[in-house]
Amino acid sequence: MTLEVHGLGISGLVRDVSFGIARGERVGLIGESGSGKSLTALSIMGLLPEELAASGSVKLDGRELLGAPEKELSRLRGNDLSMVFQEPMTALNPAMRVGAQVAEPMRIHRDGRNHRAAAESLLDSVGLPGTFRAYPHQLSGGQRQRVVLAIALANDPKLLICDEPTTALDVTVQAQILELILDGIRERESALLFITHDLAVVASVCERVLVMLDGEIVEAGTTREVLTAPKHEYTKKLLAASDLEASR
Ligand SMILES: Nc1ncnc2c1ncn2[C@@H]1O[C@H](COP(=O)(O)OP(=O)(O)OP(=O)(O)O)[C@@H](O)[C@H]1O
Repeated sequence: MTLEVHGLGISGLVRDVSFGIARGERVGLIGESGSGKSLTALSIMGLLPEELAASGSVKLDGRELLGAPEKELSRLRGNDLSMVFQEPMTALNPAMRVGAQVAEPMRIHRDGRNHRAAAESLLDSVGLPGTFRAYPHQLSGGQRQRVVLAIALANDPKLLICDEPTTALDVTVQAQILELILDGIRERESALLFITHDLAVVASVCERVLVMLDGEIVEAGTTREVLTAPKHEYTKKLLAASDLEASR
């Protein structure tokens, strides 16, 4: 297992959450707004707001992350662990050229590489050739999210977490970003934790899915099982309210 979460609790807001993600596996986390999806992700990254406390266990390749010193966590973030958030502009530095931002995680975590060439080839791989010297404001929302993805993939993470990565984007570019995420993790055999409220996206991206309600996981299974034969009442309601149901 790349990621093992056991009995995770977060200040009463998340309770007894357990799941694992194997190398190269794609797992979706769904549930309504406020159910605790983002807090679960942030606790894995060691980025919970200071007023919240996590208990239980979160292991990456056997190494305990909960309660690990900040120095150790900052060595993992942008390296073994990376995250793509909903809003690309807030994840980017507006005053820094795109190429330098893509090169940064490599400069911080890896030495002895031609970081500029590596950043240029990463930008190529997300469909943004020739943008090394651009600033974020010169790019569209979809292009910015491609930059964010290039940064997240720069050091070949063991685990990539995506929290609603396409929600802020035009429908036409959403599919392209999803494809790039899938290509990126396939090439690297990264594990993926994919948070979304969009069941159609889960169906196209994830092999397994976890359903969260009021801070707990109420259902888990293969995407096919959960989306075609949901057991929990809440999952049934989610499905009934989705386009997926309408299109069946
Ligand atoms: N810093 C905080 N202090 C207290 N409560 C918080 C804090 N951050 C989040 N919460 C609460 O924790 C609960 C879970 O929040 P979380 O952001 O994880 O939900 P979510 O499932 O990701 O929702 P969304 O889809 O809207 O992002 C919510 O009720 C939220 O109000």
